[in-house]
Amino acid sequence: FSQSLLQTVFPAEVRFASLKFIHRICNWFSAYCYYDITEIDGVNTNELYNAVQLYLSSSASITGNRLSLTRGLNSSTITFGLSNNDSLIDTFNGTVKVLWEHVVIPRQAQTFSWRPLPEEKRGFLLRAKKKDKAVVLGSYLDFVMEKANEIRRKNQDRLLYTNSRGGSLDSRGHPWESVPFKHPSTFETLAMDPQKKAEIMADLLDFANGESFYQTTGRAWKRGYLLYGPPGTGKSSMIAAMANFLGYDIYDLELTEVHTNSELRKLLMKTSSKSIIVIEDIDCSINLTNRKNNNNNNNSSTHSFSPPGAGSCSTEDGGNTITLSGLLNFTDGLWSCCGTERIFVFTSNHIEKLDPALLRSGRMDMHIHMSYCSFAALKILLKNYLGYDDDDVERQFLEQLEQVIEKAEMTPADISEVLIKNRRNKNKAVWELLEALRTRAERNDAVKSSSDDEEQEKRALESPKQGQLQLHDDKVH
Ligand SMILES: Nc1ncnc2c1ncn2[C@@H]1O[C@H](COP(=O)(O)OP(=O)(O)OP(=O)(O)O)[C@@H](O)[C@H]1O
Ligand SMILES: [Mg+2]
Repeated sequence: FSQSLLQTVFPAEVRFASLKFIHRICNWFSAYCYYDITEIDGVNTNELYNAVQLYLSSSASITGNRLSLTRGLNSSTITFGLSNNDSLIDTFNGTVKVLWEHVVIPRQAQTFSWRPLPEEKRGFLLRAKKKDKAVVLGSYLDFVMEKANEIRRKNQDRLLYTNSRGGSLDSRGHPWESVPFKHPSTFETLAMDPQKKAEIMADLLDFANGESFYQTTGRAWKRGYLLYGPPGTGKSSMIAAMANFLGYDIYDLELTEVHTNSELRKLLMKTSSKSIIVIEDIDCSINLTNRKNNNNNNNSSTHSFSPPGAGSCSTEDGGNTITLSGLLNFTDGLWSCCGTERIFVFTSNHIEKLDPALLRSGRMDMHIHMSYCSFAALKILLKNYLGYDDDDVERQFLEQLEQVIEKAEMTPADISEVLIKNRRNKNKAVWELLEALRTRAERNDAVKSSSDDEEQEKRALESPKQGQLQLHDDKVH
């Protein structure tokens, strides 16, 4: 009865307005402000939600009684998180206290969407004191993001990204596809001159720890390496070792899949910091030698943007309008600094085919020649494959190996083959390796001497003519 009386005395509009008013007054007097961080923001996944989840999983802030444990697909560790509708208090800078609550509400009817939405609506509710509002929205949330990235890097295996889909984007608008990167190559297993190896490792460390250096010198925080040498000398293995050493992700850029300079720029913009951007076999990927010609039609090419994945723009070089200047802009133009802490690695089998513009100092900071297996590198391979240290191989064997290794010009890949084949019989492995090295050295000697002979013959053929000319000249004089 009282309810019906209330309804007749106060119509719905009045009741609604008064409720709103009371709510506003309560808000006015409340010392707190609240922020919702929902899992899905429109159609996109909210990065902040994932970051908060990871941040709350860091052991320092775990004080709640009830926690949920998860283990990601690519992750090798277990992470803790807040259970549904539980909350915990976090303190920032010693004074700012905030309360995090994980709110889970069942989703009612499945509304139409491009991709299936989860059955629950999840989100974090952040409660902070009004006086701390500025700190919470500014430095605290930045701190949360940074911490989450750190945890992600530590927990997750490295990722290897490729642009094999061409210019097309995935459901999140990313042009890169990723897979877990589990290459076992490290600097320890890499067979090369130890001194050169130490130099490269020191250079990488200087780079990774050089934030303030790059800041004070006004340089973009990036570095370029050019790895060149014959096939099978460990260029790709070196890139994997670099990624494992620094804990960086790898972006393997397939240049033949990129159609225009602007597509290249988009790809670059979507790379994260702390990553290695790799272009393998740069001399084969695109015709990069005629920079002038390319420069002339550069403008038209950047504007004639082909639809992603279509590859239909027909120019002389088979649908690719990407140019050397586009590539150079990619590596060291203004666009290259849209992220920080990035390493560019180009590999090539033929350094002589590359445009000097690509090689000039400052562009590729370090040129690393990966060459045939040296004696020092051989010792590393013997250790890797047979578990042999210096003293384990007989001295005379070592001396014989040392004599032929330079002449044999065998790549570490060739030597690895011999060692893998015989790894169950170590003595045989060393014997066979010595045999293989000797035959290769002899063959190289033979080839060399025959080419010497050819040259002599050529000279001999040319010399009588010269002699005649000389005679003739003499006569004239
Ligand atoms: N320096 C090295 N140290 C250890 N292993 C090596 C080395 N070089 C080659 N290998 C072995 O040989 C195989 C091929 O090497 P890798 O793919 O790194 O050669 P690459 O120089 O990248 O060749 P390509 O020019 O054909 O791409 C690797 O699986 C690796 O095991
Ligand atoms: Mg390679």
